Amino acid sequence: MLDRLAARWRHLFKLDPNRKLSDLALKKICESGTDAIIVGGTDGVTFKNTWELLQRIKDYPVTCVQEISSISAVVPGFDGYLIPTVLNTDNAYWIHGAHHEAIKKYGEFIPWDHVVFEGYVILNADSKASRLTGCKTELEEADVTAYAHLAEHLYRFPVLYVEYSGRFGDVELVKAAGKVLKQTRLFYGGGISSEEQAKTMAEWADTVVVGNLIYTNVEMAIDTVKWVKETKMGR
Ligand SMILES: CC(C)=CCC/C(C)=C/CC/C(C)=C/CC/C(C)=C/CC/C(C)=C/CC/C(C)=C/CC/C(C)=C/COP(=O)(O)OP(=O)(O)O
Ligand SMILES: O=P(O)(O)OC[C@@H](O)CO
Ligand SMILES: [Mg+2]
Repeated sequence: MLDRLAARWRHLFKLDPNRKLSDLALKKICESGTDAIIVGGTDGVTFKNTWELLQRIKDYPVTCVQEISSISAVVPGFDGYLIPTVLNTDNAYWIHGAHHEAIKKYGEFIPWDHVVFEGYVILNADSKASRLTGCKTELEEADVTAYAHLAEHLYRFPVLYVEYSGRFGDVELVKAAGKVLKQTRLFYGGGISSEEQAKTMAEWADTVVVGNLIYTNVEMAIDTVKWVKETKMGR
């Protein structure tokens, strides 16, 4: 069951199939001691570039999951599948419309034991994911904690993902979301590019996701694994 595995994840790397990464950098990422690698992104993700990246990662024993953002880029062979659903949008397509379409298409082929749903709250208005899905990003602490309750009690999602893709987020909002969650795990992702930032978010989020830094400073990206893992949770 993927949700049991995900319950132990502390650090994740997110690799974008639409970006170039050398074999050496990929080796370092796969052998870094991260708990798993997510393959996904918002734009330019295709069956071909996702499949090719999976083949390269498969040379290593690290767990590798696909975060599905496009119905046409679902690739068999991953250890599991993360399915985002956006909570802070009014556009039903990104809440469950795309999901309905995908379930109609893949039906009995869906390996449900290897699927984990993630309730996303996207807070960087400039990110591609926010622009695509029409997110309402001007949120107060009470809005974010209400979404956290929705994720846990209405939807019973195993994961709430506070997403700042591309920029470092507001720790007070992350802390507030974490404090109300009991069963649902809190993922944080966005803009981590220093030891202090990694440790700050690792104190309040169960799982910290590092993406862009892989492409700008792979050595520092590797260091985030130890920075996150040596940080004690503050809640
Ligand atoms: C055959 C086989 C193996 C079948 C299994 C397939 C399977 C598991 C099907 C399950 C059915 C299902 C429910 C599928 C979901 C379909 C789907 C397309 C859902 C919509 C997902 C969604 C809300 C996408 C919107 C964008 C988003 C939230 C993406 C998440 C990733 C993300 C935020 C990336 C980084 O952001 P970005 O802004 O792109 O950052 P960069 O600028 O750095 O790129
Ligand atoms: O790329 P960055 O900004 O590190 O964000 C990581 C991840 O949350 C993106 O979906
Ligand atoms: Mg992208």
